[in-house]
Amino acid sequence: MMAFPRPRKSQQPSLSESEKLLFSGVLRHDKAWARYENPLLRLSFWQMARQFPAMMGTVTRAAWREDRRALLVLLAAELGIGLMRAFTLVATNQILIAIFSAGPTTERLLEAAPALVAAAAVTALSSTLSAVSVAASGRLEPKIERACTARYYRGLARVELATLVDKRSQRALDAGRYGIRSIRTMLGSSIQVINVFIGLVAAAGVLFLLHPALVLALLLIAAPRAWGAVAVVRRNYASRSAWLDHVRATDMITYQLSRPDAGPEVKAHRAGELLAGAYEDMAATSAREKQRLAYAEAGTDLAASAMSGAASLVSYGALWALLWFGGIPLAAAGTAVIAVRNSSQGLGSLVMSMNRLYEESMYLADLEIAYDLAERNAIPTGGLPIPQGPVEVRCEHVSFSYPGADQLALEGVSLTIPPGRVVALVGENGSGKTTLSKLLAGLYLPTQGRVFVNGVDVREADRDAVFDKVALLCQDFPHWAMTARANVHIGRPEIDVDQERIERAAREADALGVVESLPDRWDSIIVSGFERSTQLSGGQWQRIGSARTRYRQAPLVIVDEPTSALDPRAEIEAFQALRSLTDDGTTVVLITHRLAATATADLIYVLDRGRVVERGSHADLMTLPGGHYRTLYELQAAQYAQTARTALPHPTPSS
Ligand SMILES: Nc1ncnc2c1ncn2[C@@H]1O[C@H](COP(=O)(O)OP(=O)(O)OP(=O)(O)O)[C@@H](O)[C@H]1O
Repeated sequence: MMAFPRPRKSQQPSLSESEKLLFSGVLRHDKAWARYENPLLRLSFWQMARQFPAMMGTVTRAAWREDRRALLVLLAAELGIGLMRAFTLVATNQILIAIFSAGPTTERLLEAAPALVAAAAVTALSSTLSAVSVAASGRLEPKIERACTARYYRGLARVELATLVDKRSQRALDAGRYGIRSIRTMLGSSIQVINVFIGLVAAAGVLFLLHPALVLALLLIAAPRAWGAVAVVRRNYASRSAWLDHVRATDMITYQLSRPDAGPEVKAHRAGELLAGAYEDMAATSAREKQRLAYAEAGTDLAASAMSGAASLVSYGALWALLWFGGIPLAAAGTAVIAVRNSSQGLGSLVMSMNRLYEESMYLADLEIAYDLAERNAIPTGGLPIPQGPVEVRCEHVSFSYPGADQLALEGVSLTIPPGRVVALVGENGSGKTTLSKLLAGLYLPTQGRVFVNGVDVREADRDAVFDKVALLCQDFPHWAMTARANVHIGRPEIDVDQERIERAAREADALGVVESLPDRWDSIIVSGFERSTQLSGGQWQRIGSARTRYRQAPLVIVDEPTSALDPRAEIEAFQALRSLTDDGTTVVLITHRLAATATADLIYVLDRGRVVERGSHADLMTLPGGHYRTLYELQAAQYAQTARTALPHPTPSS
């Protein structure tokens, strides 16, 4: 059994001073793909070879689904190329027989002519088949990639939010991303493997017909080269695995240097000097490793060449003996030398392609897992319709815990969000307001209890119909790297872009002025780093977010801290605008820590550690001495009063 290099202890990166300072150790990533850092090292070469048909199966199935004609053409072309190799050897043999036969040179050349013509024809045909193969794989590769990628993204778009926030599922879904990249590489590597394999079988077949012992000679010469190739690939792979964290940490440090948001500290606090120094420190250790690999590769190549050379010597000696004792004609020996040389080179590339194929198949397996996970946890389609009209949401004994969490985020919540009213959810950080709002929107399903939208249990409802009724403005709503127009239109993407509706929504959300001040107005990209792009302030973004919610025109509006970045005047106007939404029967759920705004809400629910502890209007809740709401309200009011007192001008001695 051949021995391949495994990572020795000394190959592990030594911890640099910078890593100790910045990360207190190795910076390990909490990523799913970390599982696959050593797949190649776990299996022997032969175990790997046995997995080859399964690896091929995955790619072939995808290719069959997408374009079976191109697949069949590709396989036929590759098979043809292999057969052409065998024919070339047979023709070469015929040429050599004719040349080495007795008689005048002209006669021998005439005798060799048909075989020469055949060899030329075979070469031409082989080139044509290669071109056909390139064209077919060029047609197939992007189709497979597109189909597999689209399936992955559609799966992600449709998966339940609860699955997406589950750390384990998130990792598995994330890992699928690397599989997409592998699909394309896998097809190329598979073709290469098939190509070389058919060529080898053809050469071995011809050699066997000439003399069975020649097949042994082929193996003897090729084996050390194959060993050398595998040894180098595995050593590099082992090194890459061992050094992956080091490389990532180095990348992370340098990435920080170019980020504009890190810029102020990088410059003013001189953090940049620390980071650049850390890079140099860490890069020095990697440079030593690269040097070690280069020396090792040179050594392995030398050893493999020496072994292959010795095997060639033995094989050519045996060939010489066969010729000497008349066991084989001279022409066959010539053909054998050509076949052996060609095949030993082919074997080297076969090993490399199989290694690559194996590595990629690991990532592809991840993609299959991600597909399966996304499809099993997809938001169901179909279900009961939601009655039209203003929206009322009712929770009955609702409890909810996040996947993998020990504690309940909501416990025994029963409440009603009446139609056409402003309802405020109030409570300290982590009390469950955001979680509750996502249950009201049908984004999470309760772990226990039931949520009804217009009398229909969300579990039985057509979830798309529930979503259709809801417009959300989340605390950390997405800032899409798109134009201002697209950032508003994405609030209702299923309709055609309606500029009038966009502008109306922007006006209502006080965002029109923001957009009109941009150099390219609605065509400005509102995330920096692009042509026509500009950077918006936090408050300006919040207005764009509000415009998006308005543009959606849904009967239930849920807004989570919609004014946290607004100036006081804009904030007052924003709350008034929310209030005016109820004029046409829109139901508004407002989450905010600004209790001055909740004072005007029709109904307030106060949450504490996942439970509703108080309910009523502002006036009702202010009558509860020591109540949660009243305490929070008084704290805020006192803060303003205190600030107002201390801000008063100090009396001067003369006054
Ligand atoms: N994705 C999540 N996975 C696990 N736990 C979560 C997740 N999101 C929130 N939680 C937990 O659920 C609880 C309620 O969080 P939630 O965000 O609903 O509070 P909140 O009242 O909106 O807080 P804040 O006022 O800070 O926005 C918290 O203990 C929080 O840690």
